[in-house]
Amino acid sequence: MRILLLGYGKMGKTIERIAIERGHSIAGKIDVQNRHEMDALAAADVDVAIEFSAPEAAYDNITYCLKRGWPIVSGTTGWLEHRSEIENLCMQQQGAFFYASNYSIGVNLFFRLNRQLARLMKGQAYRTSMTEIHHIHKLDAPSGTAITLAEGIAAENSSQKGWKLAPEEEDGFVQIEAKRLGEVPGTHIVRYESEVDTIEITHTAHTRAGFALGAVISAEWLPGKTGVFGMDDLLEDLD
Ligand SMILES: NC(=O)C1=CN([C@@H]2O[C@H](COP(=O)(O)OP(=O)(O)OC[C@H]3O[C@@H](n4cnc5c(N)ncnc54)[C@H](O)[C@@H]3O)[C@@H](O)[C@H]2O)C=CC1
Ligand SMILES: O=C(O)C1=N[C@H](C(=O)O)C[C@H](O)C1
Repeated sequence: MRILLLGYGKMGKTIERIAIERGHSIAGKIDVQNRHEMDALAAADVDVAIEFSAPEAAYDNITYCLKRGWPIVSGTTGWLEHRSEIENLCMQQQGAFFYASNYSIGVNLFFRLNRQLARLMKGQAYRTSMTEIHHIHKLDAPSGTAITLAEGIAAENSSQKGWKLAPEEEDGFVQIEAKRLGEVPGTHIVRYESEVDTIEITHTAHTRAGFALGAVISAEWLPGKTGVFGMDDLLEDLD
């Protein structure tokens, strides 16, 4: 496949390496300074776009691809207040849009574990909180992954209404502490605390390769489909 990379930073470069290892070619590497190069590409030059850019750039990038008729896989976090607009545009254009706050297969198994644990903890007298740890360059907080984890807990337990970013705290909301340390690729801890004990589950990414591989597999899966998709759709197909 010919893959257009939108955002050529840490993730764009890791995705490029893995895509080439899997036999794909790169149709273009677009970043802030060469966005005009996208206009020179013919629709048929691109089989799929993979977008890992910045919170303020994702909406325009995804919109551009949908209007060009290019299936698009996006992993950028921190822009989801515009998600329903993008989903509507995708339907209008009869396009293909794939989004995940985290493309790592391990994290997606962790999402399932998180929901199972939330079911078990329903009705128990524990305080629920989370810590996410990322590198100091990260622009958004809390992480998209932490938000997905909090949404998973709320979906399983109606006494949890959402999340608050620490130091804000409110009963019925999962408090998320966001730490920024060195070059940490991404660590997420979900915690239940009572007077007598603590239960924690942790996912630790050792490198970005897991995120990048998941994004490339999603890009291999998406072309030829119409609609809005996520990791559950992909994993169901792979199961
Ligand atoms: N869903 C997932 O599995 C993962 C998501 N991410 C998210 O992906 C995004 C990118 O992460 P990194 O690559 O680590 O960041 P990065 O800062 O290393 O790279 C982002 C690149 O996008 C470029 N960019 C900014 N505005 C742009 C625009 N308008 N058009 C094209 N390029 C533009 C920047 O110049 C930069 O080179 C972040 O939002 C991060 O949270 C990161 C890792 C995994
Ligand atoms: O910015 C990052 O690096 C990461 N961002 C994603 C998020 O916000 O959840 C995924 C991963 O944790 C790395």
